Amino acid sequence: MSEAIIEAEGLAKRFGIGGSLLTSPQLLHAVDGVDLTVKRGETFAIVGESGCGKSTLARLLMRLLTPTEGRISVEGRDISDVAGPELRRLRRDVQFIFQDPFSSLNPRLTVARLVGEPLEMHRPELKAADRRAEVARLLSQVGLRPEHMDRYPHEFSGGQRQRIGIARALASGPKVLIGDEPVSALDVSVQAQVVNLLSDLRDRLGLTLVVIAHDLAVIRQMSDRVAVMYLGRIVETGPTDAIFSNPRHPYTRALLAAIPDPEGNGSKADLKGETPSPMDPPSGCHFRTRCPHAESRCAEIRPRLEDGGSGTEVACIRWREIARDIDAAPALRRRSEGAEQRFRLYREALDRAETTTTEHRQEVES
Ligand SMILES: Nc1ncnc2c1ncn2[C@@H]1O[C@H](COP(=O)(O)OP(=O)(O)OP(=O)(O)O)[C@@H](O)[C@H]1O
Repeated sequence: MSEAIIEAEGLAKRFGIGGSLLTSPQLLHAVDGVDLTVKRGETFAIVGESGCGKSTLARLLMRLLTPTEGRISVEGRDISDVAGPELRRLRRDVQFIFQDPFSSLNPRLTVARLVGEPLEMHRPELKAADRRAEVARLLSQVGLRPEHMDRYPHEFSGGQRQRIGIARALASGPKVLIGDEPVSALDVSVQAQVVNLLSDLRDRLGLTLVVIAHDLAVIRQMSDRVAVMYLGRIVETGPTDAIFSNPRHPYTRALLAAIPDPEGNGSKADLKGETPSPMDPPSGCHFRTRCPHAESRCAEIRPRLEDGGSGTEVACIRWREIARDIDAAPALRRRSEGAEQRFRLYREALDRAETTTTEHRQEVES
């Protein structure tokens, strides 16, 4: 097993909402006791519906937010409350790729400035000419033409802008890249190129990737391991293949079952009602109010991650009984056919785009 690069234990973030001189604020439990390990060199994905706490977790991992409780370490260094030079070192080692390549780049700066800025901060010893040369190298590393460095962001397409964002993130020589929905603002064909670029950079530069996405096809394609989040907690985690081929947690099963096939057929039957408010999460298992398998003890016991087989961990006190029921009723299993088709089509789109990326790089490097 490869070495851990990021570890989190009992991580929680609560936001105070409202409140006045006379009343205390209500607490919103955005991340609620998360344990996770990201291994060096892997692509680790965090998936879940909108509002489940993915972005908050990512921001905690790179200490853009301070945890309310718990511990985070990067390469064995506790970063839970670092500040000053230690925080600057963390910023160099762990970089962020933003979702929206249209709003995350300052439109008034040239690409040379945008990519040069982090170089100035993290490598102040570089002279201006060397900095330009380094910007050129970073641009070709992400498949952009170095001679375009004096252009402005609006002169580039969405995919190219995302590449500029990636070059900017690479400027400090990071060990970890965290992407918050790094491709969701792009068209599928462009998405595929950026997915391939990130995987390629990971292999060539020995990076570790943490990717947040709500699209399971992106996760299926990109990641080695995945953590499924629901209402601030990880409900299931493990190797991507194992989780997608044999999900244990009722929520993971429901997410997969809900993916429509190309004719638009998907099943929401496993997901009752709406997600409860993170200001008033259910007792015991957070998922129990929407779970078709819940029983009264689910309200009393907080499920902890336990061995779910095939290297996976699952937080559901009933998962063994549920798996047995599903084995006895294969029709339940067939519901994720839509997911299988969707993943296959996405894979084909990526295969087509791979050639484009390789050709593009050769063109840039020649
Ligand atoms: N700064 C904040 N102050 C108050 N509440 C916040 C803050 N940031 C996030 N939240 C709340 O925390 C919960 C988790 O939000 P978060 O953005 O982490 O979820 P997410 O899974 O990334 O969702 P999305 O995919 O929509 O971005 C949400 O209820 C959100 O409204």
